[in-house]
Amino acid sequence: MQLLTDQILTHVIQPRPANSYKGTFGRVLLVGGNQNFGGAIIMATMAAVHAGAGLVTTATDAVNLGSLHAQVPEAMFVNYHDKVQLSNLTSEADTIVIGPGLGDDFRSQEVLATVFANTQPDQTVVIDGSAITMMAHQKITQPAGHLIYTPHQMEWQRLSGIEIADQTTTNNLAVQQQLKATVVLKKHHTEIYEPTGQIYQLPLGTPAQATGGMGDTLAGIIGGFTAQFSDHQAAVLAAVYAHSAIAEELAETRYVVLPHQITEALPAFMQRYANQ
Ligand SMILES: NC(=O)C1=CN([C@@H]2O[C@H](COP(=O)(O)OP(=O)(O)OC[C@H]3O[C@@H](n4cnc5c(N)ncnc54)[C@H](O)[C@@H]3O)[C@@H](O)[C@H]2O)[C@@H](O)CC1
Ligand SMILES: Nc1ncnc2c1ncn2[C@@H]1O[C@H](COP(=O)(O)OP(=O)(O)O)[C@@H](O)[C@H]1O
Ligand SMILES: [Mg+2]
Repeated sequence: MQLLTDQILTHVIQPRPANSYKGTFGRVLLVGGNQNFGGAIIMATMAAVHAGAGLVTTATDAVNLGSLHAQVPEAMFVNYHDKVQLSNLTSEADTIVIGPGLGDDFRSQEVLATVFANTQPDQTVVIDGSAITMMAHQKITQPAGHLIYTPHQMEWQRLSGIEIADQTTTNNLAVQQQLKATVVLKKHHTEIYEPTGQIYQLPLGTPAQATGGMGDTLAGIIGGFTAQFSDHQAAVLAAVYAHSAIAEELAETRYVVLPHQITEALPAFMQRYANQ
């Protein structure tokens, strides 16, 4: 197991080429936010935009449209119950983030099925929150694409069948290797399992982060980083590192760090590493 350092940030985050436009920095589609959990997909969307994704579209329940645009007008919107539009947008994205606040009722299952039927082998698919829970409970087959699962320990228990107390690196690696996917196992000192079998550990993170929406925000940052930085595996590591490094900085003067505060600090944080 290798400990992550801030070298991952200097490796991944580069100055932007002058000759560029929004298309240079990737298209992210975020899918989630039912009638109760709209905040989750809005936080993930804000994070993807602030992480620097060139074009961001959010597929969510129509009830979330007003709040989404009030919080993050940079993002485009689609009603995720419109199967044709959802299918088209899925196949056009560079990175798809699915799960924050999606819920797990039959309508959420339909949305998941539409997205999973349309992902492409060259896309990055970040599978978070409710999407992991539905895959585990409904025994849904994995979609095409480079898959990145971002479970917390209970979600990993549901998906892997490994009880939280038994989630050792050996046990986790055995299941993750069968999935042929990256697994970001979120906890205090998050572990990242790569398809090559390499395991990384984040030596950062603070209990000030233990608040709803913190993982939704990480999913959005991973979406933004993988869409714009060409080394996708390193981009995942850099996103995980940046999320908690910013949280630690904010926690020096704050008892609790809110997800949107990390998101707001992200562009200035990235700029510090871009020229190193
Ligand atoms: N503002 C919002 O709209 C929010 C929506 N959320 C969404 O709500 C849905 C359900 O996710 P939840 O994670 O809340 O519920 P889950 O039921 O998936 O997981 C929570 C359960 O797991 C247990 N658990 C054990 N270890 C844990 C760990 N390390 N971290 C977290 N829980 C652990 C908890 O005790 C609890 O019983 C997701 O789609 C999520 O994205 C949450 O992110 C909270 C904020
Ligand atoms: N005590 C802690 N120490 C370090 N990181 C934490 C701690 N509590 C929560 N986190 C981080 O916060 C995030 C929580 O993710 P998750 O449970 O999916 O939240 P949500 O679904 O509410 O957005 C993870 O990145 C996790 O590592
Ligand atoms: Mg979560």
